[in-house]
Amino acid sequence: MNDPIITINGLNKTYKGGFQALSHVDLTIQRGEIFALLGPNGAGKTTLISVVCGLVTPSEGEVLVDGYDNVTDYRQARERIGLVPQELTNEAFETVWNTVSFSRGLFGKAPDPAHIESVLKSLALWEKRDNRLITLSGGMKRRVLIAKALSHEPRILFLDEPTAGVDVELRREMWQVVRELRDNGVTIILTTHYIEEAEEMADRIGVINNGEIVLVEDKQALMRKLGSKQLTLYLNEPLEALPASLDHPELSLSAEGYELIYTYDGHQEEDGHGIPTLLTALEREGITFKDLHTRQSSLEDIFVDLVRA
Ligand SMILES: Nc1ncnc2c1ncn2[C@@H]1O[C@H](COP(=O)(O)OP(=O)(O)OP(=O)(O)O)[C@@H](O)[C@H]1O
Repeated sequence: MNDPIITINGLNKTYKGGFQALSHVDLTIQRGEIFALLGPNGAGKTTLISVVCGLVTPSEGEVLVDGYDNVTDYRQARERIGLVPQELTNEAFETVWNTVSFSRGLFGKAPDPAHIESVLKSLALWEKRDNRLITLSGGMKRRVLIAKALSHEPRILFLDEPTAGVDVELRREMWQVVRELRDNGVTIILTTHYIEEAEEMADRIGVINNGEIVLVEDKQALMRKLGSKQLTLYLNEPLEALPASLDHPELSLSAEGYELIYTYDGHQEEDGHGIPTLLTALEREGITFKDLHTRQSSLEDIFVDLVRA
């Protein structure tokens, strides 16, 4: 897949006062993907989104949105983007319908009640169209933010921390909404510091730390490449030490010799050190076990390793 919808080249951002929030950011977002930008607090996620959306001026670099430079062709670039901010702004007494219709008007688009209707229906807000925002639940308010961002028919949707501080049920509901949008052809870029969210949602994951993109990778490939697995064998008889034939850095003993732990990442098989080899060696040594357990390292382990580095 190589059909970029956003191309970011050499972006630097130094805020007044000298703080460098973005450093040499190069990033390409592919049409139709869900891209999760993962990073700890203060890493530069919101700054990066704000630069792409034209809300913050970069110190250096360029951003192309569907081929349009977001400075020299600002309007063309901006109208392709919907931005869902973290917080609802103060239109508490306005109705859902008016709020969403007004947002469309801000982009200079002619009114299109049929489009607003379809957006509200797709977000399960149609029944609430005449309600004032103040009367809505937290989940509905979040969906109104998405409806506003979709009111002008953007092809790209930025979601800044879409589920920060919401409960598990609502988080799942939001994920479903986002998936449906992607299925309808909208490219999604979301920022999060919830690893689970990136793991659950993303096609690709970018990790940002101290204003630098430290990794961009297909999620599955990332899990395969950096993830490791652990096999624990619960032995019938404890071992004081590993026999010479099993003395290998990937093998260790714990629980006073009752557990044999094998850490592997898929490369061992090629080197002739895989699980079948291990089991044959155990049999040869007369070591028996009563149970086993495997565990795969999660994106969380990978992420913690990356931002600690
Ligand atoms: N207007 C500003 N002036 C000066 N510094 C700023 C400004 N906006 C943000 N920063 C700093 O830039 C850094 C990155 O902030 P940013 O909001 O982009 O991070 P973030 O990754 O979105 O964090 P969070 O997850 O907490 O929202 C932070 O150290 C922040 O204090």
